[in-house]
Amino acid sequence: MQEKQLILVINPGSTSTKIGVFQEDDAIFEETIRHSIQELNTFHSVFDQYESRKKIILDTLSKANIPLSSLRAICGRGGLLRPIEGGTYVVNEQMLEDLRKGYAGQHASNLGGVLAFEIARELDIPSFIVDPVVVDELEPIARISGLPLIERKSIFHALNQKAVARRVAKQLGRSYQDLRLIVVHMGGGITVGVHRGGRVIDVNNGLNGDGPFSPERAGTVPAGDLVALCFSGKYYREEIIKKLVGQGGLVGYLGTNDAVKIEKMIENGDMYAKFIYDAMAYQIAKEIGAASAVLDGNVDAIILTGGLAYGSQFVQAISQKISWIADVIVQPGENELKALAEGALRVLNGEEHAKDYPGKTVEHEGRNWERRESDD
Ligand SMILES: Nc1ncnc2c1ncn2[C@@H]1O[C@H](COP(=O)(O)OP(=O)(O)OP(=O)(O)O)[C@@H](O)[C@H]1O
Ligand SMILES: CCCC(=O)O
Repeated sequence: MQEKQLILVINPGSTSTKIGVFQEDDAIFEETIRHSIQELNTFHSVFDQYESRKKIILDTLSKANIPLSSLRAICGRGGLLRPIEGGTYVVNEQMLEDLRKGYAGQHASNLGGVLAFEIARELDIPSFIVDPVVVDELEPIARISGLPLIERKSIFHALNQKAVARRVAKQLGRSYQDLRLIVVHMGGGITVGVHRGGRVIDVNNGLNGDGPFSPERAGTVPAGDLVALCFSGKYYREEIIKKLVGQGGLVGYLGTNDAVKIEKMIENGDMYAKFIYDAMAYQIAKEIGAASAVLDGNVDAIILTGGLAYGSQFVQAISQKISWIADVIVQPGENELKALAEGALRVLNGEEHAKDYPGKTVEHEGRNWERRESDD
Protein backbone atom coordinates (compact mmCIF):
# COMPACT_ATOMS: atom_id res chain seq x y z
CA MET A 1 0.00 0.00 0.00
CA GLN A 2 1.31 3.47 -0.86
CA GLU A 3 2.37 5.54 2.18
CA LYS A 4 0.11 8.46 3.06
CA GLN A 5 2.14 11.53 2.25
CA LEU A 6 0.02 14.44 1.05
CA ILE A 7 -1.40 17.38 2.97
CA LEU A 8 -4.73 18.89 1.90
CA VAL A 9 -5.17 22.58 2.75
CA ILE A 10 -8.48 24.46 2.66
CA ASN A 11 -8.91 28.26 2.66
CA PRO A 12 -12.58 29.28 2.52
CA GLY A 13 -13.03 32.95 1.51
CA SER A 14 -16.14 35.07 1.27
CA THR A 15 -16.50 34.43 -2.48
CA SER A 16 -14.21 31.45 -3.06
CA THR A 17 -12.86 28.19 -1.68
CA LYS A 18 -9.15 27.75 -2.36
CA ILE A 19 -7.68 24.28 -1.94
CA GLY A 20 -4.17 22.91 -2.33
CA VAL A 21 -2.49 19.53 -2.10
CA PHE A 22 1.12 19.56 -0.92
CA GLN A 23 3.89 17.01 -0.91
CA GLU A 24 6.13 18.35 1.85
CA ASP A 25 6.07 22.07 1.01
CA ASP A 26 5.65 21.67 -2.76
CA ALA A 27 2.19 22.28 -4.17
CA ILE A 28 1.21 19.47 -6.52
CA PHE A 29 -2.32 20.79 -7.01
CA GLU A 30 -4.04 24.13 -6.39
CA GLU A 31 -7.51 25.28 -7.34
CA THR A 32 -9.68 28.31 -6.63
CA ILE A 33 -13.38 27.51 -6.76
CA ARG A 34 -15.44 30.70 -7.14
CA HIS A 35 -18.92 30.99 -5.62
CA SER A 36 -21.30 33.37 -7.36
CA ILE A 37 -23.34 35.91 -5.38
CA GLN A 38 -26.48 34.06 -6.60
CA GLU A 39 -25.13 30.78 -5.21
CA LEU A 40 -24.14 32.36 -1.86
CA ASN A 41 -27.46 34.19 -1.53
CA THR A 42 -29.26 30.84 -1.29
CA PHE A 43 -27.65 30.30 2.15
CA HIS A 44 -28.93 31.96 5.30
CA SER A 45 -25.62 31.89 7.21
CA VAL A 46 -21.94 31.12 6.60
CA PHE A 47 -22.47 27.78 8.27
CA ASP A 48 -25.27 26.74 5.97
CA GLN A 49 -22.61 26.63 3.21
CA TYR A 50 -20.78 23.75 4.90
CA GLU A 51 -22.29 20.76 3.01
CA SER A 52 -22.05 22.47 -0.37
CA ARG A 53 -18.39 23.51 0.09
CA LYS A 54 -17.46 20.03 1.37
CA LYS A 55 -19.01 18.40 -1.71
CA ILE A 56 -17.20 20.83 -4.02
CA ILE A 57 -13.84 20.06 -2.35
CA LEU A 58 -14.34 16.28 -2.59
CA ASP A 59 -15.53 16.50 -6.23
CA THR A 60 -12.52 18.68 -7.13
CA LEU A 61 -10.07 16.18 -5.60
CA SER A 62 -11.80 13.32 -7.35
CA LYS A 63 -11.65 15.10 -10.75
CA ALA A 64 -7.93 15.75 -10.17
CA ASN A 65 -7.43 12.02 -9.46
CA ILE A 66 -6.11 12.65 -5.96
CA PRO A 67 -7.20 9.70 -3.79
CA LEU A 68 -8.29 10.64 -0.26
CA SER A 69 -6.31 7.63 0.95
CA SER A 70 -3.06 9.43 0.01
CA LEU A 71 -3.71 12.21 2.57
CA ARG A 72 -1.73 12.27 5.81
CA ALA A 73 -3.28 15.43 7.30
CA ILE A 74 -5.73 18.24 6.52
CA CYS A 75 -5.23 21.88 7.46
CA GLY A 76 -7.89 24.60 7.26
CA ARG A 77 -7.79 28.37 7.65
CA GLY A 78 -9.17 29.15 11.09
CA GLY A 79 -11.74 31.77 11.84
CA LEU A 80 -13.13 34.16 14.40
CA LEU A 81 -12.23 32.09 17.47
CA ARG A 82 -11.20 33.15 20.97
CA PRO A 83 -8.10 35.39 21.01
CA ILE A 84 -5.12 33.01 20.93
CA GLU A 85 -1.39 33.17 20.26
CA GLY A 86 -0.03 32.27 16.82
CA GLY A 87 0.85 28.73 15.76
CA THR A 88 -0.61 25.43 14.56
CA TYR A 89 -3.60 24.12 16.51
CA VAL A 90 -5.22 20.67 16.52
CA VAL A 91 -8.92 20.97 15.69
CA ASN A 92 -10.78 19.85 18.85
CA GLU A 93 -14.36 19.84 20.16
CA GLN A 94 -14.11 23.27 21.80
CA MET A 95 -12.80 24.80 18.57
CA LEU A 96 -15.55 23.14 16.53
CA GLU A 97 -18.19 24.51 18.88
CA ASP A 98 -16.74 28.04 18.70
CA LEU A 99 -16.42 27.92 14.90
CA ARG A 100 -19.96 26.60 14.47
CA LYS A 101 -21.56 29.23 16.66
CA GLY A 102 -19.25 32.02 15.45
CA TYR A 103 -17.74 32.80 18.88
CA ALA A 104 -16.42 36.18 17.73
CA GLY A 105 -18.64 36.64 14.67
CA GLN A 106 -19.29 35.19 11.24
CA HIS A 107 -16.41 34.91 8.75
CA ALA A 108 -15.99 32.49 5.84
CA SER A 109 -12.77 31.17 7.39
CA ASN A 110 -14.89 29.75 10.27
CA LEU A 111 -15.64 26.90 7.85
CA GLY A 112 -11.94 26.01 7.41
CA GLY A 113 -11.42 24.15 10.69
CA VAL A 114 -14.76 22.35 10.45
CA LEU A 115 -14.20 21.19 6.86
CA ALA A 116 -10.68 20.00 7.74
CA PHE A 117 -11.95 18.12 10.80
CA GLU A 118 -14.93 16.43 9.14
CA ILE A 119 -13.01 15.23 6.08
CA ALA A 120 -10.04 14.11 8.22
CA ARG A 121 -12.28 12.27 10.69
CA GLU A 122 -13.62 10.00 7.95
CA LEU A 123 -10.01 9.18 6.98
CA ASP A 124 -8.74 8.85 10.56
CA ILE A 125 -5.96 11.42 10.03
CA PRO A 126 -5.16 14.62 12.00
CA SER A 127 -6.66 18.04 11.26
CA PHE A 128 -5.19 21.46 12.09
CA ILE A 129 -5.67 25.18 11.70
CA VAL A 130 -2.79 27.69 11.48
CA ASP A 131 -2.58 31.35 12.56
CA PRO A 132 -6.29 32.26 12.42
CA VAL A 133 -7.42 35.90 12.02
CA VAL A 134 -7.83 36.19 15.81
CA VAL A 135 -4.15 35.57 16.65
CA ASP A 136 -3.67 37.90 19.60
CA GLU A 137 -0.17 38.70 20.80
CA LEU A 138 -0.84 42.37 21.62
CA GLU A 139 1.14 44.05 24.36
CA PRO A 140 -1.16 45.25 27.16
CA ILE A 141 -0.51 48.90 26.25
CA ALA A 142 -1.75 48.28 22.69
CA ARG A 143 -5.16 47.18 24.05
CA ILE A 144 -6.02 50.60 25.44
CA SER A 145 -8.48 52.42 23.18
CA GLY A 146 -9.02 55.59 25.16
CA LEU A 147 -12.53 54.53 26.21
CA PRO A 148 -12.62 52.09 29.17
CA LEU A 149 -15.73 50.41 27.72
CA ILE A 150 -13.89 49.48 24.52
CA GLU A 151 -10.73 47.38 24.25
CA ARG A 152 -8.62 47.27 21.09
CA LYS A 153 -8.66 43.78 19.52
CA SER A 154 -6.29 41.88 17.29
CA ILE A 155 -8.06 40.76 14.09
CA PHE A 156 -5.73 40.68 11.11
CA HIS A 157 -4.17 38.69 8.26
CA ALA A 158 -2.12 36.64 10.73
CA LEU A 159 -1.54 33.70 8.40
CA ASN A 160 -0.02 35.71 5.53
CA GLN A 161 1.74 38.25 7.78
CA LYS A 162 3.55 35.56 9.78
CA ALA A 163 4.35 33.44 6.71
CA VAL A 164 5.82 36.40 4.82
CA ALA A 165 7.77 37.54 7.89
CA ARG A 166 9.30 34.04 8.28
CA ARG A 167 10.14 33.93 4.55
CA VAL A 168 11.88 37.33 4.65
CA ALA A 169 13.76 36.32 7.81
CA LYS A 170 15.05 33.27 5.92
CA GLN A 171 16.09 35.45 2.96
CA LEU A 172 17.95 37.77 5.34
CA GLY A 173 19.66 34.80 7.03
CA ARG A 174 18.11 35.78 10.38
CA SER A 175 15.58 34.17 12.66
CA TYR A 176 12.04 35.59 12.71
CA GLN A 177 12.32 35.86 16.50
CA ASP A 178 15.36 38.16 16.18
CA LEU A 179 13.77 40.65 13.80
CA ARG A 180 11.81 43.86 14.33
CA LEU A 181 9.47 44.11 11.35
CA ILE A 182 6.50 46.08 10.11
CA VAL A 183 4.37 43.84 7.88
CA VAL A 184 1.69 45.53 5.77
CA HIS A 185 -0.94 43.21 4.26
CA MET A 186 -2.81 45.11 1.55
CA GLY A 187 -5.75 43.07 0.23
CA GLY A 188 -9.52 43.58 0.41
CA GLY A 189 -8.73 44.57 4.00
CA ILE A 190 -5.48 46.22 5.11
CA THR A 191 -3.57 45.41 8.30
CA VAL A 192 -0.25 46.85 9.52
CA GLY A 193 1.41 44.53 12.05
CA VAL A 194 4.32 45.30 14.36
CA HIS A 195 6.38 42.09 14.69
CA ARG A 196 8.89 41.88 17.53
CA GLY A 197 10.43 38.72 19.00
CA GLY A 198 8.26 36.55 16.73
CA ARG A 199 5.05 38.13 18.09
CA VAL A 200 2.65 40.68 16.61
CA ILE A 201 2.64 43.15 19.49
CA ASP A 202 0.39 45.75 17.84
CA VAL A 203 -1.85 45.76 14.76
CA ASN A 204 -4.97 47.53 13.54
CA ASN A 205 -8.23 45.55 13.67
CA GLY A 206 -8.69 45.10 9.91
CA LEU A 207 -12.23 43.80 10.14
CA ASN A 208 -13.94 46.17 12.53
CA GLY A 209 -13.16 49.76 11.67
CA ASP A 210 -9.56 50.49 12.59
CA GLY A 211 -6.52 51.64 10.59
CA PRO A 212 -6.20 52.79 6.96
CA PHE A 213 -9.15 52.55 4.61
CA SER A 214 -8.90 49.67 2.15
CA PRO A 215 -10.50 48.53 -1.13
CA GLU A 216 -13.69 47.57 0.76
CA ARG A 217 -13.39 48.91 4.30
CA ALA A 218 -13.64 52.34 5.85
CA GLY A 219 -10.89 51.91 8.46
CA THR A 220 -10.87 54.47 11.29
CA VAL A 221 -13.51 57.18 10.81
CA PRO A 222 -14.14 60.23 13.04
CA ALA A 223 -16.05 58.78 16.02
CA GLY A 224 -18.36 61.73 16.69
CA ASP A 225 -19.53 61.91 13.10
CA LEU A 226 -20.08 58.15 13.04
CA VAL A 227 -22.24 58.36 16.19
CA ALA A 228 -24.26 61.17 14.58
CA LEU A 229 -24.76 59.01 11.46
CA CYS A 230 -25.88 56.04 13.58
CA PHE A 231 -28.53 58.16 15.33
CA SER A 232 -29.61 60.16 12.28
CA GLY A 233 -32.60 57.86 11.83
CA LYS A 234 -31.59 57.36 8.19
CA TYR A 235 -29.94 53.95 8.46
CA TYR A 236 -30.50 50.54 10.05
CA ARG A 237 -27.61 49.05 12.06
CA GLU A 238 -26.81 46.54 9.28
CA GLU A 239 -26.68 49.36 6.70
CA ILE A 240 -24.09 51.28 8.76
CA ILE A 241 -22.00 48.14 9.26
CA LYS A 242 -22.13 47.46 5.50
CA LYS A 243 -20.95 51.01 4.84
CA LEU A 244 -17.93 50.40 7.09
CA VAL A 245 -17.11 46.86 5.91
CA GLY A 246 -17.88 45.93 2.30
CA GLN A 247 -19.06 49.27 0.95
CA GLY A 248 -16.41 51.54 2.49
CA GLY A 249 -12.98 52.57 1.21
CA LEU A 250 -12.44 52.42 -2.56
CA VAL A 251 -15.91 50.90 -3.08
CA GLY A 252 -17.49 53.87 -1.26
CA TYR A 253 -15.55 56.54 -3.18
CA LEU A 254 -15.07 54.94 -6.58
CA GLY A 255 -17.68 52.16 -6.79
CA THR A 256 -15.14 49.34 -7.23
CA ASN A 257 -12.75 47.28 -5.10
CA ASP A 258 -10.66 46.46 -8.16
CA ALA A 259 -7.34 48.31 -7.95
CA VAL A 260 -6.36 47.18 -11.46
CA LYS A 261 -9.45 48.93 -12.81
CA ILE A 262 -8.68 52.03 -10.74
CA GLU A 263 -5.13 52.15 -12.12
CA LYS A 264 -6.67 52.12 -15.63
CA MET A 265 -9.01 54.98 -14.63
CA ILE A 266 -5.99 56.96 -13.44
CA GLU A 267 -4.08 56.16 -16.65
CA ASN A 268 -7.07 57.54 -18.57
CA GLY A 269 -6.79 60.85 -16.69
CA ASP A 270 -9.38 60.38 -13.89
CA MET A 271 -7.96 62.85 -11.33
CA TYR A 272 -10.53 62.02 -8.64
CA ALA A 273 -9.58 58.32 -8.81
CA LYS A 274 -5.92 59.34 -8.43
CA PHE A 275 -6.74 61.54 -5.45
CA ILE A 276 -8.57 58.72 -3.62
CA TYR A 277 -5.93 56.11 -4.51
CA ASP A 278 -3.23 58.49 -3.22
CA ALA A 279 -5.26 58.98 -0.03
CA MET A 280 -5.20 55.23 0.58
CA ALA A 281 -1.40 55.17 0.14
CA TYR A 282 -1.15 58.20 2.46
CA GLN A 283 -3.16 56.49 5.23
CA ILE A 284 -1.11 53.30 4.93
CA ALA A 285 2.14 55.30 5.15
CA LYS A 286 0.81 57.12 8.22
CA GLU A 287 -0.03 53.78 9.92
CA ILE A 288 3.49 52.52 9.11
CA GLY A 289 4.91 55.67 10.73
CA ALA A 290 2.87 54.93 13.86
CA ALA A 291 4.06 51.30 13.82
CA SER A 292 7.70 52.48 13.63
CA ALA A 293 7.14 54.50 16.82
CA VAL A 294 6.04 51.27 18.57
CA LEU A 295 9.48 49.87 17.67
CA ASP A 296 11.23 53.10 18.84
CA GLY A 297 12.30 53.66 15.25
CA ASN A 298 14.49 50.57 15.42
CA VAL A 299 13.03 48.65 12.44
CA ASP A 300 14.87 45.93 10.46
CA ALA A 301 12.51 46.03 7.46
CA ILE A 302 9.07 47.06 6.25
CA ILE A 303 7.33 44.34 4.20
CA LEU A 304 4.56 45.23 1.73
CA THR A 305 2.40 42.24 0.76
CA GLY A 306 -1.12 41.29 -0.49
CA GLY A 307 -2.75 41.90 -3.89
CA LEU A 308 -2.27 45.69 -3.85
CA ALA A 309 1.50 45.19 -3.61
CA TYR A 310 1.40 44.17 -7.31
CA GLY A 311 0.65 47.82 -8.14
CA SER A 312 4.09 49.36 -8.73
CA GLN A 313 2.82 53.01 -8.66
CA PHE A 314 0.97 52.31 -5.44
CA VAL A 315 3.99 50.69 -3.82
CA GLN A 316 6.07 53.65 -4.99
CA ALA A 317 3.60 56.15 -3.44
CA ILE A 318 3.87 54.41 -0.06
CA SER A 319 7.63 53.78 -0.25
CA GLN A 320 8.55 57.37 -0.90
CA LYS A 321 6.90 58.38 2.38
CA ILE A 322 8.38 55.64 4.57
CA SER A 323 11.66 54.39 3.09
CA TRP A 324 13.56 56.67 5.51
CA ILE A 325 12.40 54.37 8.33
CA ALA A 326 13.89 51.08 7.04
CA ASP A 327 14.40 48.98 3.91
CA VAL A 328 11.13 48.28 2.09
CA ILE A 329 10.73 44.67 0.90
CA VAL A 330 7.87 43.97 -1.53
CA GLN A 331 6.28 40.48 -1.48
CA PRO A 332 3.15 40.79 -3.65
CA GLY A 333 0.16 38.49 -3.33
CA GLU A 334 -0.56 36.11 -0.53
CA ASN A 335 0.66 32.61 -0.03
CA GLU A 336 -1.90 31.37 2.39
CA LEU A 337 -2.22 27.81 1.03
CA LYS A 338 1.52 27.27 1.31
CA ALA A 339 1.50 28.88 4.76
CA LEU A 340 -1.18 26.39 5.88
CA ALA A 341 0.84 23.46 4.51
CA GLU A 342 4.04 24.74 6.18
CA GLY A 343 2.23 25.14 9.50
CA ALA A 344 0.99 21.53 9.38
CA LEU A 345 4.42 20.29 8.26
CA ARG A 346 6.25 21.97 11.16
CA VAL A 347 4.11 19.80 13.45
CA LEU A 348 4.19 16.60 11.38
CA ASN A 349 7.99 16.84 11.07
CA GLY A 350 8.37 17.41 14.81
CA GLU A 351 9.79 20.97 14.53
CA GLU A 352 6.90 22.36 16.60
CA HIS A 353 4.23 20.99 18.93
CA ALA A 354 0.64 21.49 17.85
CA LYS A 355 -1.15 23.73 20.33
CA ASP A 356 -4.32 22.68 22.08
CA TYR A 357 -7.17 25.18 21.62
CA PRO A 358 -7.94 27.42 23.43
CA GLY A 359 -4.77 27.00 25.53
CA LYS A 360 -3.68 30.13 27.33
CA THR A 361 -5.96 32.74 25.78
CA VAL A 362 -5.81 36.43 26.49
CA GLU A 363 -9.07 35.92 28.38
CA HIS A 364 -7.49 33.25 30.61
CA GLU A 365 -4.51 35.46 31.38
CA GLY A 366 -6.93 38.08 32.66
CA ARG A 367 -6.62 41.81 32.42
CA ASN A 368 -3.51 42.20 34.57
CA TRP A 369 -3.35 45.87 33.60
CA GLU A 370 -6.80 46.70 34.93
CA ARG A 371 -7.08 49.06 37.89
CA ARG A 372 -7.77 47.24 41.15
CA GLU A 373 -9.01 48.50 44.57
CA SER A 374 -5.56 47.78 46.05
CA ASP A 375 -3.94 50.16 43.53
CA ASP A 376 -5.52 53.18 45.27
N1 LIG B 1 -1.77 43.21 -10.48
C1 LIG B 1 -2.39 43.98 -9.59
N2 LIG B 1 -2.11 45.30 -9.53
C2 LIG B 1 -2.74 46.09 -8.62
N3 LIG B 1 -3.68 45.64 -7.74
C3 LIG B 1 -3.97 44.34 -7.77
C4 LIG B 1 -3.36 43.44 -8.69
N4 LIG B 1 -3.87 42.21 -8.47
C5 LIG B 1 -4.78 42.33 -7.47
N5 LIG B 1 -4.85 43.61 -7.06
C6 LIG B 1 -5.76 44.18 -6.04
O1 LIG B 1 -5.53 43.62 -4.76
C7 LIG B 1 -6.76 43.63 -4.02
C8 LIG B 1 -7.06 42.23 -3.54
O2 LIG B 1 -5.97 41.69 -2.85
P1 LIG B 1 -6.01 40.20 -2.25
O3 LIG B 1 -6.30 39.24 -3.34
O4 LIG B 1 -4.77 40.05 -1.42
O5 LIG B 1 -7.27 40.36 -1.28
P2 LIG B 1 -8.32 39.27 -0.78
O6 LIG B 1 -7.65 37.94 -0.63
O7 LIG B 1 -9.56 39.36 -1.60
O8 LIG B 1 -8.67 39.90 0.62
P3 LIG B 1 -7.83 39.83 1.96
O9 LIG B 1 -6.38 39.85 1.56
O10 LIG B 1 -8.23 41.08 2.72
O11 LIG B 1 -8.23 38.57 2.66
C9 LIG B 1 -7.84 44.11 -4.97
O12 LIG B 1 -8.08 45.48 -4.79
C10 LIG B 1 -7.20 43.82 -6.33
O13 LIG B 1 -7.76 44.63 -7.35
C1 LIG C 1 -8.66 41.29 8.79
C2 LIG C 1 -9.08 39.88 8.85
C3 LIG C 1 -9.12 39.18 7.52
C4 LIG C 1 -10.05 39.82 6.58
O1 LIG C 1 -9.68 40.74 5.82
O2 LIG C 1 -11.22 39.43 6.51
